[in-house]
Amino acid sequence: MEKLTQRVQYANSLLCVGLDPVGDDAQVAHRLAKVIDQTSEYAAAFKPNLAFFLSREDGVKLLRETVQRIPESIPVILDGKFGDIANTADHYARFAYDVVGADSVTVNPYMGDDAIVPFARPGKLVFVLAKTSNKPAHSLQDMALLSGGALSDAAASITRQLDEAHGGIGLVVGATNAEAVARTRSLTPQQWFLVPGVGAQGGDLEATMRAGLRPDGSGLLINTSRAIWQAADAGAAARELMEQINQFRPVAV
Ligand SMILES: O=c1ccn([C@@H]2O[C@H](COP(=O)(O)O)[C@@H](O)[C@H]2O)c(=O)[nH]1
Repeated sequence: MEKLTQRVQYANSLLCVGLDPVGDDAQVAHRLAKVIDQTSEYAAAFKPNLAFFLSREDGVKLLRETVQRIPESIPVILDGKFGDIANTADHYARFAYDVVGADSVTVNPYMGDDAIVPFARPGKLVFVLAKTSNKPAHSLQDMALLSGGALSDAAASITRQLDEAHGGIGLVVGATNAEAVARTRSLTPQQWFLVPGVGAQGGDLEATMRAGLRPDGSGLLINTSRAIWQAADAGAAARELMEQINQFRPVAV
C-alpha cells in the first residue's frame, strides 16, 4: 500500500499497465521488455495477467523475468483471480509473492474469507473481485440478497471488514459500469479500486473517474492492457492515457 501510494505521488499517475502478452514465444519476451521500458515512466503499477503466462511452456520463467524487468519502485499486481480454501490459498500466496515476486494479487471472494485472508501479508495489497467489467457479470453479481443489496455489494462490504481487520485489501471494480463504481465507492470510501475495462472493453473513463475517485484525488488504478500492448508506440499510448486520467484529478496545490 505504501509502495503504491509513493509511486502514485512520484509518477503523478493512476495508470496501471496491463501485461497480457500475446504472440509467439520468440517475440513475446522482447515485446514485454519493450512495453515495460517504454511505459515505466507513466505507470503507477503493472498488472501481468497470469493466464497469458501459464499458457506458454516456460510461462513461470517468463513471468519471473517480466517482474524482474519492472523497476523496483513500481508495484506489480499479479492478476491470477485466485480463490480457493485457506491451505490452498496459502500456496497461491507463496507462488505470487515468493516465487513470482509480486506486490499484490487479485482474488475471487466466492469461497469466503479464507480464500482472501492468506494473501493479506504486511506490505502486500489484495484486490478482491467485487463488480467485474465483463458484460455477463450481472448474471451472478447483481443477484439480490435476502438481506438487501446485491451480491457485489456483499463482496464490497466483506472487503471493507477485512481491510479494517488486516489492512491492504482493495477491490476490483470494472470501468464498464460507472453506476456500480459509484455504489461500490459509497460502500467502501477509503479502499483502493483496481479498475479494468478502459480501452478495448469500451469503459467510460470520465464517468468512472467521477464515480470512483476519492476526495484526495487518488484511490483508483485505471488498468488498460490490449490498448497498450497493441499500440505502435506503447510509451505514447501510456502517456496519453495517464494524461487523460489526470484531467479528472484535482490539481495539487
Ligand atoms: O473485472 C475484470 C477483472 C479483470 N480484468 C482483466 O483486466 C485486463 C483487461 O484487459 P483489456 O485488454 O484492457 O480489456 C485483462 O487482463 C482482464 O483479464 C478485466 O478485464 N475485468
